[in-house]
Amino acid sequence: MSLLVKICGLSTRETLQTALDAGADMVGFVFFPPSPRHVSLETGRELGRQVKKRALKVALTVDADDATLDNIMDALSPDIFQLHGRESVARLRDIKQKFGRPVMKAVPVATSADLAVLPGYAAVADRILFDARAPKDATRPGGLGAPFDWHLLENLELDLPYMVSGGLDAENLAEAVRITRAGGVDVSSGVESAPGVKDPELIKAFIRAARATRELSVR
Ligand SMILES: O=C(O)c1ccccc1N[C@@H]1O[C@H](COP(=O)(O)O)[C@@H](O)[C@H]1O
Repeated sequence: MSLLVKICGLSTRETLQTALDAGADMVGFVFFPPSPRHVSLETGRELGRQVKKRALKVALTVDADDATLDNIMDALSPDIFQLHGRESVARLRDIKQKFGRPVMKAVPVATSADLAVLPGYAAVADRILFDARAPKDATRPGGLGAPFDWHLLENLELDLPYMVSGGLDAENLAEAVRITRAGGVDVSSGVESAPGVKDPELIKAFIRAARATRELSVR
């Protein structure tokens, strides 16, 4: 199976087009005002139209309320919600029921104790995204360009698709996939020249490197 590639935090037509043309499977739009990648509903609507079913549209939210999700549904009509806050299992169930979209729950990882939440989330989520746990004083819970210890997932047994993120780039993604056996990779900072500024060449290099992991695993 080919590795799923998600390019997150796209906010311009040009870089979205680069990600689509380079073959991204998922394109992520951040609806979280403190983030340097935040997009307004109008921008989300415009970028969403540009996707034209060439990739799955992912709406990244952080502890968003129903009204916010309603607005995102109307503007972007996402294929999947990425829930990157402290959403409970009950809230996941509620969102799936109210909005009729699959959910990918981000699980912050710093130690093995962080994996204790998995059975609860796995019963409801459609996909898990393992991301580095942000420091307590961080202004956002992700998108910080920091990796976690991938060996924490080495013996993971999860009957659910999962992706890995946090500080990935074209150089280290193969190692992250080899250790975690993740079915997908998600990147934001690693394809940027500055926070929130996507670099087309880095996007292409990341997707090229992700496609090459398939060849590695066949050997
Ligand atoms: O990108 C953001 O600004 C962001 C804000 C709030 C929550 C998550 C965010 N991004 C996600 O974080 C991970 C790791 O990103 P990075 O590659 O280390 O920068 C990724 O899943 C992004 O989707």
